[in-house]
Amino acid sequence: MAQRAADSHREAGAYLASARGEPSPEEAHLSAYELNRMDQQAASAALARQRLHRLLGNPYFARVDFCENGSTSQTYIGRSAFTWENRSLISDWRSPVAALFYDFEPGPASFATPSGSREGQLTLKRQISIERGQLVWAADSSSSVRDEVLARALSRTSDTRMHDIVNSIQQEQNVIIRDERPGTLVIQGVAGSGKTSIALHRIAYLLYQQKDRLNAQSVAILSPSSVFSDYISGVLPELGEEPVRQWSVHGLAQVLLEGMAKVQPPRSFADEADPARARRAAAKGTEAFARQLTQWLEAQLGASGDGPSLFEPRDLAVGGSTASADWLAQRFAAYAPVPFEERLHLVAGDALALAQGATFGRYAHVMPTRKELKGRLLRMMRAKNPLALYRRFLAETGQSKLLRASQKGMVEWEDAFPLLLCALAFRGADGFPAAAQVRHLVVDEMQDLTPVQHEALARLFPGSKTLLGDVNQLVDGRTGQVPEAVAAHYPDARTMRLMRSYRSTWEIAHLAQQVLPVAGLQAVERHGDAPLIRRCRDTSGTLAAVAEAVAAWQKDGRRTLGIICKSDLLAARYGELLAHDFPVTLITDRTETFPAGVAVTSVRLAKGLEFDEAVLLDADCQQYATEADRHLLYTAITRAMHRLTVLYRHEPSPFLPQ
Ligand SMILES: Nc1ncnc2c1ncn2[C@@H]1O[C@H](COP(=O)(O)OP(=O)(O)OP(=O)(O)O)[C@@H](O)[C@H]1O
Repeated sequence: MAQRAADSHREAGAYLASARGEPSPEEAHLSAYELNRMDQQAASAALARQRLHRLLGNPYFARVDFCENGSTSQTYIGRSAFTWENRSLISDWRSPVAALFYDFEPGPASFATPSGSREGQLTLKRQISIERGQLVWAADSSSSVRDEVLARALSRTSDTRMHDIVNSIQQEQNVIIRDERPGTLVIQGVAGSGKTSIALHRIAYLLYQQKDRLNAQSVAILSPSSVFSDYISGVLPELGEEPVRQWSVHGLAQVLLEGMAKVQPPRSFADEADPARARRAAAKGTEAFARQLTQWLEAQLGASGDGPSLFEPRDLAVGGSTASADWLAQRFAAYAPVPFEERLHLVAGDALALAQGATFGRYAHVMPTRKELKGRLLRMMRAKNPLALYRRFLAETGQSKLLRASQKGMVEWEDAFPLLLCALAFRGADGFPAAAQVRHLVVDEMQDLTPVQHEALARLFPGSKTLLGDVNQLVDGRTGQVPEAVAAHYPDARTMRLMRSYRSTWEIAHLAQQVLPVAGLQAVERHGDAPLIRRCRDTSGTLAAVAEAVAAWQKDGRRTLGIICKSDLLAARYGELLAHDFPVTLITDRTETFPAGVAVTSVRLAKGLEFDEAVLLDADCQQYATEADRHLLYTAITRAMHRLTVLYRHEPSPFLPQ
């Protein structure tokens, strides 16, 4: 069918090209319409073919037998459904019946259907591994088999792309994937608890369950960096879904502020050499700043007309009559709290109607357009654009020093989201088409967003949201946030927690626990080498120790090794030095693809990624000394799956075990 659709499309296209100018306009229009329709048909046939092709290699991974009122039905569960001659042979992992596999052990079980819950007995739960069309193994479920399946999945060599986990989703993860309640779901999970994997499976689940509401264009992921976006980009296609839109937080700010301001790139606090700039950034990262700004903006938008208002009208001549300043002020106040631009549009409409009513059309030839009138009203605003509004806020609250005079419309990174909140006061959420299309937003690494950023996201994306992150992995110098503080920025938010960590061996997870004890954390029982914590005398000693680790990694035939430094600057410096000895890729903010082989990067950019092995450089008492540094060290350690080397000079960081 895919081939047929492609052939007809080619023929129709060739006909249109050869008969250019000859068909009647109606025929040409119809042909173009037909071509478009064929195009869509061909695209969906190609998708179906891809799906079938994938199914052929790996058709299903589980079988469940369900006995209900004495009769037993068998269901095979796969990445997508397969029906032949009207008989369902394989059920999609997202279908209601698949919950039997994820949520139950043999015994009493139930699953939801549109006509109500079906109760019965799960008489068989079989896990099946098929690779390239060949059965590799199969086993009937017991807890030891479950652990075996998980252990196999976790002991694999890492890849430059994240993979789906459909055949080993754990029960506590399944609850989150299948939670369809509206509002915002905030997931706090310890490092390596599968948050990112779950968020992606949840997107696939919601796209499947809410087909009438959501499609790939109406779901977006906000991720910490471009390299992370690339790393996770394969999961949805593996699950048979089209990729969804992805933005980095900086990318989103740039898109939304287009035409208003340019935004400087974010800078890691670990690289900040300018204390004044660091103070400015810190002040804008507080809850107090967010509260002050949102309350001030609400007051401006809600001003009743009695108190001070941003709108300072003067009498306005409108085609032969005059709208008085008092009347304009009263109309402006009547539309509170409509955003300013729309409000001026409404007042302009009122003023025109008033003038037309008063002059009975006699002055039609000099009557201004509504747009012109709106322009004149805008000149009566004390702040005529979002940047001016932001300046005014800072001036009125005695914080003018927080805004550095912008050069060529460029604002500092920390001003981007306060500015967006001010822009929202002008335009409202509908004024940002890129955001308005999104009906479900996923925010990864939520802990890195400041309160102002959360406030802006809550307003820009009024649809449902999934936020995920780990408060212990703060890498911007702040500490001590709780997920409830994040949830408080979103109406209708609920919080869920994941306490089991899957990524790292028990030994690596244990070291992470010693660096930053997390109450209630459970590390999955998968054992490996104890982390190597090693003193190096100087830079050449460090380089030699890295070379040894790289040689061992090569010998083991693993795919990825991450060399993690505290800051971006250090990563760049070490990257240059190490490149003399072996091929390395430096990961920066501009890196678009997650590299195989040896990568050098900062903790900030390694966040969310994972490596077969990790080597931490300069984990000494100077680099990792404060509470904020402790979080950095914890984040760096938890990037390693199978082996970890920690190098330090002089004295080790006080957070490392003696
Ligand atoms: N149920 C599971 N079955 C198999 N692998 C899993 C499962 N859950 C998590 N993993 C694996 O654990 C690793 C960590 O997952 P993921 O990156 O989604 O966690 P995270 O909570 O987002 O991590 P972090 O916050 O530390 O970046 C991945 O390799 C993922 O495939």
